[in-house]
This record gives sequence, C-alpha cells and structure tokens, in this order.
Amino acid sequence: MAREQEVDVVVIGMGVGGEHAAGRLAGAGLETVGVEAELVGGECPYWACIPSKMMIRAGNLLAEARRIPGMAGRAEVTADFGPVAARIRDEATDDWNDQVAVERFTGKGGRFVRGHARLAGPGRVEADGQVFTARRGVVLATGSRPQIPPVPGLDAVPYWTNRQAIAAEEPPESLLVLGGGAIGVELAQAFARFGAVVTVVEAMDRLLPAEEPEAGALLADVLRSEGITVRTGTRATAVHHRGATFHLTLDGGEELTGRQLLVATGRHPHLAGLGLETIGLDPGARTLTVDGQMRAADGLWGVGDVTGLGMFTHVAMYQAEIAVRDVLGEPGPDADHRALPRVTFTDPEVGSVGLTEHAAREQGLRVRTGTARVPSSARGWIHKAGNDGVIKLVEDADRGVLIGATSAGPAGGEVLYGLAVAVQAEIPVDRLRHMIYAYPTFHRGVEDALADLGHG
Ligand SMILES: Cc1cc2nc3c(=O)[nH]c(=O)nc-3n(C[C@H](O)[C@H](O)[C@H](O)COP(=O)(O)OP(=O)(O)OC[C@H]3O[C@@H](n4cnc5c(N)ncnc54)[C@H](O)[C@@H]3O)c2cc1C
Ligand SMILES: NC(=O)c1ccc[n+]([C@@H]2O[C@H](COP(=O)([O-])OP(=O)(O)OC[C@H]3O[C@@H](n4cnc5c(N)ncnc54)[C@H](O)[C@@H]3O)[C@@H](O)[C@H]2O)c1
Repeated sequence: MAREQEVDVVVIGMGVGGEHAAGRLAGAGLETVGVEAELVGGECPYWACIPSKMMIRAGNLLAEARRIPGMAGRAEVTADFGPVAARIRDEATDDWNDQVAVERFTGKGGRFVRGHARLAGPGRVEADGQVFTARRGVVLATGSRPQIPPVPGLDAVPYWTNRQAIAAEEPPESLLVLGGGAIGVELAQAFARFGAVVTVVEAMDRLLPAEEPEAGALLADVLRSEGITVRTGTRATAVHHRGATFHLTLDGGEELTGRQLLVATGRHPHLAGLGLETIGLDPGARTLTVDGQMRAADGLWGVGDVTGLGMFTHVAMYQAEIAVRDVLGEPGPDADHRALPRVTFTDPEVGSVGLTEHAAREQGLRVRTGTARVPSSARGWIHKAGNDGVIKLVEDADRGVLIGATSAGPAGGEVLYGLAVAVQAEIPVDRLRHMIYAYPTFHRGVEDALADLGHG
C-alpha cells in the first residue's frame, strides 16, 4: 500500500490549462503536484496550435510568392517542406521532449510526477504508484482526444490524426481529409501548398459548419481555386488500405483514393478512466460540468478542453486563471464565454466571436445582420491577389448591441479583436457607427458592415 502524501493541490494533466494552473499555484507558494502522462505543455505545443501554425506560416509564404505575377514581377517558387519539419522538431517541440517545460514548473517550486493519474475519492489522487491527498483540492485538465467516427474499416487502417500529420517529415503525395472543421481545413491548405493533392470530405453541407455559412462558402471557393477538392454534404461509408493507398467510399458509391488519410472529425473531452465515480460524478459524462468559478465538485476544478466550453488554448488559459484565483481564495468574476473568439488560420483567416446568426435566431432573439465583402473595401481592392474575405455582424436588434461577428480575410483573426471588444463590452451599435476607422485598413470593413446592418 503506497504511503499517502499530503499536499495542497494536485493538477491532473499538465497541458495548456494544467501547466498554467499548476505553475501559478506553485508560484503562489502552494505545495503543488503536477501529474502528466505524456508531455508537459500538452497538445498545443507538440501536436497542435504551434507546429500547425509553423506549417501554415510557411504555406502562406509560398502562396504570397505565387501571387507575385501580375502584381510585382516574376517569382520562381520551389516548395521544400524540409525547413518546416526541422523547425517543428528544433524550435516547437524540441523533438517532442518536455524537459524545459518540466523544469519551468519545478523551477517555480512545483513537484512533477510523470504518469497516469486517477481520482481515488474526494481530494485523493493516485499516480505513478503514489497516493496524494490534496488539502485544497484537485484541478482536472486532461484535455481532449480525437473523435473517430464509426466508418466501417477505419479501425483497421493506419490513418493519421493531427499527431501523425504534425510529425510528418514531408507532405504526402496525396491526402484525403475526413472532416472540414478547423483541423481539416488548416492542414488541408498547408499540405496542398507544399504540393499534396488534397481532398476534403465534410459530412455537413459546408466547411466550418459551426461558423457563418458565408465563411464556409468563401473558404470552399478559395480552397478549390488552390486545387483542393472539397466534397461537402457527403459521408464516408467504408475505408480500405490496399497497396499503400487509402480507398474511401462515399455514400453515393464514389471512391476516393489517397496516400494518406487524415481523420479530423472533432475531439471529445478526455474523461475516461479518471475515477470520476469515486467522487460521485458520472464517469460516462461527455463533458465535465463546471460553474462560473470552474468548480466541478467540492474541491475539484475543471479547466480546458474537458469542460467542453470551447476547445481552444486561450479558453484553457482563461479558465485556468479563474480556477487558480478560486483555489487561492481570491474573489473574481465568473467565467464569461459569451464573447469567445475563434480563429481558423487558413488563408484567408476566419475569425469569429460570440453567436452566429443561426445560433442567435435559435435563441429566439430578434436579429439584424450586416455584411461587407473585403474585396469591395479600399484596402481589399488595393491588396488584390489574396483579398478574399467577408465581415458579418450579428446584432441583437432589441438591445442594439453586437452579439456575434465574423471577420474572414487577410489578417481576419487580427481584425476580429475590435469586434470581440464590441461583443464583450456590449458597445451600442450606434456608438460603433460614430467611431473613426483608420483608412485604408482591413478593419475599416467593419464600418461598411455596420452601415449594412438592418436586414431583419
Ligand atoms: C491540430 C490542432 C490545432 C489546434 N490549433 C489551435 C489554435 O491555433 N489555437 C487554439 O486556441 N487552439 C488550438 N487547438 C486546440 C488546443 O490545442 C486545445 O484547446 C488545448 O491544447 C487544450 O488544452 P488542455 O490543457 O485542455 O488540454 P491538452 O493540451 O490536451 O492537455 C491535456 C494533458 O493532460 C494529459 N492527461 C490526460 N489524462 C491524464 C491523466 N489521467 N493523468 C495525467 N495526465 C493526463 C495529457 O497527456 C495532456 O498532456 C488545436 C488543436 C489541434 C488538435
Ligand atoms: N485555429 C484553431 O483555433 C484550431 C485549429 C484546429 C483545431 N482547433 C480545435 O480543435 C477542435 C477539433 O478540431 P476538428 O477540426 O477535429 O473538429 P471540428 O468539430 O471543428 O470539425 C470536425 C468536422 O468534421 C465533420 N465530421 C464529423 N464526422 C464526420 C464524418 N464521419 N465524415 C465527414 N465529416 C465529419 C463535422 O461536421 C465537422 O465539420 C476544434 O473544434 C477546435 O476547438 C482549433
């Protein structure tokens, strides 16, 4: 029987949210144990945000160079994935080694345990053959896992998830992408720009189905113009792997082939095998339900992807900060996810905040929308090649405030910032209309979209 060790806090899962919470708590002088089964830092630095954005940055450079003809002379572009793969190994992931991150945590006074942790009753955690009792409580930050759809044959073929895609040393000759959400479209475009022949298969009727239809339609047009095949409103009914080629059968009977298959059909909170039942919670729950202070139960806080409130690094860090404050007994506002910003880093970037028009109408709100096309703005027209984009605003007509916005276009994720402030602070639309917007910026399109507001 392992000796029980008393500490202040145990953090289970040292990904984005857990590492932030554990580091802050240790730094505040609490006796903090951080347990991580894989790599401290989690998905974001090793297999997700950071390396994927390195691929995208490189792909965007190629795309810009290819836009030179007709705008600035001639350019001969030869794509080479080598520097991207090297950068992912050397700069992003340290060859998937987390020593620096572990030392960052222990340097703050934290105690690190490598292993799989499990709850063993209120405030009790088993990990690596040790048992900890946490005086203040436990922070659960175990992230998410890929959601693999039940397509016949899929479990028997060597498909990629984001992990194998990020670790690729060269682009595949051809790539089938199942799922046209954030992961699917970002990686589809990045690999295609390095020469892969890419097909995206999305079950819903458009790409990025959780976002405004205008954004999905725009993105489909751009991806198609770059040579990517986009198939929406169709499902895979079978998968085979023969002679190093994947064969994907679609519901209409058509068969697609590719040298690699990326499954990017969503992620689910990782709650299995955590011993939630030992503290009276449902072990089969899809998400960890939390209150405004990120409390899931007495002495248990949940942060990050496990909460299902937005699977983004900025959400994990935002929630971790609230949980830390609460663990430390410091008062502070409840979590507020109304103005949650999201950016899909395709080219054009698709930024969005708050509710889509559809989601707002579903809530029974009286909605007005306004849109402006980026190419019609002065800056979009000047920009010319690569100027695809749209700004769309969603107004709660009864309150006269924006409750959602989309900004797709060059720097769409940056243009989003002002819109996120407007949604978060509920700045009256009337005041937004009377602001000065610098000329000729991309964000000046917001003024055009405000002028267009009024479709009931
Ligand atoms: C390809 C891709 C690209 C992305 N790009 C972006 C982006 O550009 N911007 C953005 O904001 N978000 C992006 N995301 C989402 C982002 O990566 C996640 O939202 C973020 O990593 C969530 O942080 P987390 O701490 O909740 O979980 P994770 O980062 O998943 O960390 C959870 C950790 O818990 C550990 N763990 C699990 N169970 C146990 C256990 N029982 N014991 C011990 N340890 C355990 C895991 O090993 C893991 O390290 C992307 C995701 C993917 C897949
Ligand atoms: N830039 C970013 O911030 C960024 C980038 C990548 C991922 N992420 C995060 O990671 C999460 C997971 O990404 P994701 O792209 O896997 O999920 P997602 O939920 O964004 O998209 C999954 C897509 O797959 C489709 N789909 C589901 N089952 C299917 C099937 N059988 N056949 C065809 N299509 C199917 C869905 O309709 C959906 O459009 C995102 O929701 C996001 O929170 C963020």
